[in-house]
Amino acid sequence: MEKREAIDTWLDKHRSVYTAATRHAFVVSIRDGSVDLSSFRTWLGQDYLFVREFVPFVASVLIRAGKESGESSDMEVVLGGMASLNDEIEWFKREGSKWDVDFSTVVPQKANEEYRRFLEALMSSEVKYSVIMTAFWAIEAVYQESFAHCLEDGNKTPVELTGACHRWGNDGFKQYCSSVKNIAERCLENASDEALAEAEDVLVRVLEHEVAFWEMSRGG
Ligand SMILES: Cc1ncc(CNC=O)c(N)n1
Repeated sequence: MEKREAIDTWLDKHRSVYTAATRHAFVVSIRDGSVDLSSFRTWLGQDYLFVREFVPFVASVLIRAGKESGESSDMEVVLGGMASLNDEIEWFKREGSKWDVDFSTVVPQKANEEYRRFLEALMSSEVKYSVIMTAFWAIEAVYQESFAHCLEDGNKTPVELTGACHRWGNDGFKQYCSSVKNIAERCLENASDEALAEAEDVLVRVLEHEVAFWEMSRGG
């Protein structure tokens, strides 16, 4: 039997938390058009703060990719992700004024703070490259899976929210996520048992942080 890819094996093993992260009630409420605007506005403000903290994390991934991967394409894949974050921050600002969310008054809620501390811990040079790339993929993939779901056949996503869904649900972001997954899988192919255990643990913790992040939006 050919060796199954580590990440897909872990997603099967941790199916319930993966589903909780990628089919959260908040996301399903966008897809079925029942989302209330206060939840969306709360999510928008919190995610703007998250993305601003995500930038230094991606910068650290970029440095590691440049240093550690023989394949120069790793650095280029991560650089592509960094470039899209630049557009993303501009998108958040436009979306914020569209929904009248004043980001300067938004305070990071607990789940956001905890996620930021988790990202900071992953920026340490002690963390193995295979573990970093697994976390990086999981963070991006949860949004890709979640928002692509809101654009799939049968959706009743409100037209004024399709911009947000398309930001992460589009095919280009899907391609980018699979490029990152390929990097992570390549690193995990010959990783030590210790690295595999650390990568699996980090994958689950990303999923748990994503669930907590969606939960925040229901705080209203
Ligand atoms: C909480 C969270 N997780 C993942 C993403 C997607 N990455 C960058 O945009 C995001 N924006 N927010």
